[in-house]
Amino acid sequence: RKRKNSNPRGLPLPPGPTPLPLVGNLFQMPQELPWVVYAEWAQKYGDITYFEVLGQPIAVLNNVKAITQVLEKKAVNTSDRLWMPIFDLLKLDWSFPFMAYNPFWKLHRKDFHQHLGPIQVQIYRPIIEDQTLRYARAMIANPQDFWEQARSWIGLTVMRVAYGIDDAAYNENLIVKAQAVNQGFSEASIAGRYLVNYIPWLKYVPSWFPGAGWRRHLDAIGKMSEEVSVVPFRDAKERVGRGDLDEHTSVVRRLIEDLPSESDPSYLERATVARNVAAIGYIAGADTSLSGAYALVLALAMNPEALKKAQAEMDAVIGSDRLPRAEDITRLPYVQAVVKENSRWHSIGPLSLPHLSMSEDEYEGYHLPKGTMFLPNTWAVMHDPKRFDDPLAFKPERYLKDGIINKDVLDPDNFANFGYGRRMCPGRFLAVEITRYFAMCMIMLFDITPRKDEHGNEIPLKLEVGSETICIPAPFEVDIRPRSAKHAALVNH
Ligand code: HEM
Repeated sequence: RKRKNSNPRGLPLPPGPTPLPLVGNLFQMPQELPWVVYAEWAQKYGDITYFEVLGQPIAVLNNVKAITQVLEKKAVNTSDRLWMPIFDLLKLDWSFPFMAYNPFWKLHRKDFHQHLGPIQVQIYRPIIEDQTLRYARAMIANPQDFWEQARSWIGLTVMRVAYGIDDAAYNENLIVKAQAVNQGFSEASIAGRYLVNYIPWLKYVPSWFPGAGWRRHLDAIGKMSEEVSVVPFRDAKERVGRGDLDEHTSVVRRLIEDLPSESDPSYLERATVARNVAAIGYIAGADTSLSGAYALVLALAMNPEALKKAQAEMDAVIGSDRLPRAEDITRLPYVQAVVKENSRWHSIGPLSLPHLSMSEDEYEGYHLPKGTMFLPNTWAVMHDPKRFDDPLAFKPERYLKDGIINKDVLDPDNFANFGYGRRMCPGRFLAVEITRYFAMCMIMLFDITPRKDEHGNEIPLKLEVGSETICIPAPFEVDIRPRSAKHAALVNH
């Protein structure tokens, strides 16, 4: 293998194949906001920071160059995923974000793209608009419920897009289970939380075994995981069989209509893929979109000037006699800039989702062992002071030049927010539709301000997040009021 002898980091390296300098082990890993710590380490280690945790090689990709070289140019090798033993118990085999990079995974991407590609997602605009306006109505009636109502808004939106059912009770039942599965996955990924990830044979411990309470807990989640994938698909097939038409089309309906006849040898595989594709919307799309929506409300409350400018643009382009429509966004550059800046300011997945390599590789002469887990530091890229002046500040103007979107500024929708290479989020077109419409409605219809205490002083607001894979801003309090009686009437019409 060709290796360079140069050592750009100036660190002492052993002779022969050049391993990356080892930074630490499990006990030296940062627990709090690791992406911020990795960004500091990057000053010392350069493009890649390498460490091993219990024998698992991990490489943090610190900048645009390393991410592009490793996850995009070498995507044939670096598009696999790590399957943790606990996923067997959580019955996540249907969930394609965790699937190995193989032909079965490819079938999922193909179906996904066919039904949720950039043109196809426009079919779902009526559902997105309807659910967002229901949310706006709930905000007018009970503005203090904005936090909880937002959770229902996104849950019901993705469930209706996926399954076409406008039955809140039916959808809520599935949403609660899907949330439990998401929670189970989040806990399962915490290093050291479950021994079974390190001693895989523990998964054979029967649930009745003394001390196996953890196993019963995981089995219960595993049962819900099966249910959220199997039940709505089975129900949808029955509805289609009966000729029962949904009010709007749905992803599942179109997937079922595309299936070959049951006697076709490919039927079973195609139906399994269709089932998995329909079911993933909630698991992959709800918390991610919700995180972005919360951050937007917070950013607007913290930046009254930005909100005012965005409202002025909407008043000029749309007026106040009608509600916004999805296609209006193309004529609203400032609102677009607000949405982009929100995705940059708040990284929903600061370390994205890890990719895994399938064979050994190299980066600028450094050895990357087979099975290396790659963590792209999306947060660091989007908060790099060399690229973004005052990176912690919320400044939509950075995305504008001469009144239009400046294409020279790194766009979080193309590089960052939705991941990289062959694993890049296939739900991004739907996510962008949902996020933009939400932003247009919130900006046009509401004033959003910090809450005041009993002395009339504004309670300071701050963006705070934990260390989860999907970062949801910590709860905050704001006042959300319709901008005028006319705006309120538009929503309640
Ligand atoms: C703002 C909302 C969203 C964000 C920020 C987001 C972000 C991401 C990221 C970072 C990845 C990992 C990419 C990688 O490994 O390089 C991903 C994967 C994925 N996302 Fe999204 N996502 C969002 C919404 C959605 C929605 C609405 C859906 C479904 C309708 C969805 C479906 C998926 C799927 C299926 C994968 C796995 C792809 C694969 O492994 O091949 N996402 N998403």
